[in-house]
Amino acid sequence: MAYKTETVAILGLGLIGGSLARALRENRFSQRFIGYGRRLPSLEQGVALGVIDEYTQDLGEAVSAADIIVIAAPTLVAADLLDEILALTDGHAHAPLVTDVASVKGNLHARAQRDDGTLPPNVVLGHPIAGSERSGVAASDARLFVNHRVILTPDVGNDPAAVDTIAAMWTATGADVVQMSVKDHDTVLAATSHLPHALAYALVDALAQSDASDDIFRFAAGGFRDFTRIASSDPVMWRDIAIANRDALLSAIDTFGEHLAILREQVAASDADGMEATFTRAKTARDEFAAILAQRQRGH
Ligand SMILES: NC(=O)c1ccc[n+]([C@@H]2O[C@H](COP(=O)([O-])OP(=O)(O)OC[C@H]3O[C@@H](n4cnc5c(N)ncnc54)[C@H](O)[C@@H]3O)[C@@H](O)[C@H]2O)c1
Ligand SMILES: O=C(O)C(=O)C[C@]1(C(=O)O)C=C[C@@H](O)C=C1
Repeated sequence: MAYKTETVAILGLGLIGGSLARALRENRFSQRFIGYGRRLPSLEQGVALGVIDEYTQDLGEAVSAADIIVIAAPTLVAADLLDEILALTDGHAHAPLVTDVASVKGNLHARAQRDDGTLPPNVVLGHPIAGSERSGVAASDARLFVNHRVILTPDVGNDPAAVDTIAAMWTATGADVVQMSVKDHDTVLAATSHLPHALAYALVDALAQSDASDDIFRFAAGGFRDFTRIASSDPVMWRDIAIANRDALLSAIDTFGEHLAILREQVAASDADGMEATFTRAKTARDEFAAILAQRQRGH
């Protein structure tokens, strides 16, 4: 089978960039993978693991060698890299396609926008809704995106052929590609991903700082483990997400705070009916979500 594209450059070779390179290699989407990054050991490890074929620490070199550039660094760094790429490629007739995997789209969209409000034809922003609390190229996995959603946020100015190619790239990994506006993406992800991470970090931090923290961690079991797994995620990644999606995250935290205040009142008043109603509504919604998730994992 012919390759769809020749060379993909991954800028920031960690869990997501490494997993994408592995998946695209396995599925013969591209045949050559170049890593670009700050940390030499990650790049060397990427070559040793067969995730990338070569690496460079010269951004211009990575950009000029690639058909597709995937920015896979933490969210705020990703925006700076996008600026640098645009400066290198602006006005080029054969500029490579540029995409990203960052968890927030608004800040990257703002950086990519031209004075007339349009996006450059070749810059198609995206976000795979798959990952884990682990980071680094050693944790990368070719099957990470199988049966997971990838959200693309194409906008006015984008070349439809570029959008199709980036969609085909993700489809090759086994993902299910959907499109959304940047605003909707950032609002939805604030609620479904950024808020849960903020809560998990806040809960573990609060308990770790309490006087009884030794006992708390000694006797905590499955419930605590399930609720807090994501507090083991990379602090820099989540710092960047909280800064980049500040307003939507604040709004999600406030809405949650209102619901927590109601539950607090129900607990304080031993309001059995109120608590049962809250917990029943939540259980019904969570059970429905679990069923949808199971269906998606079976590839439906
Ligand atoms: N981890 C997840 O679950 C997940 C899921 C979807 C999207 N994302 C997004 O994907 C991106 C990467 O996350 P990850 O989990 O792969 O993180 P990671 O820490 O595993 O990888 C990030 C890589 O970027 C590199 N990097 C940092 N600063 C850099 C710079 N200035 N220039 C070049 N490279 C630099 C790091 O050295 C590292 O190799 C983030 O934007 C994150 O928000 C993460
Ligand atoms: O499964 C996890 O550990 C994740 O945190 C993955 C997760 C999520 O919140 O679902 C985290 C950040 C991303 O931008 C997308 C996916």
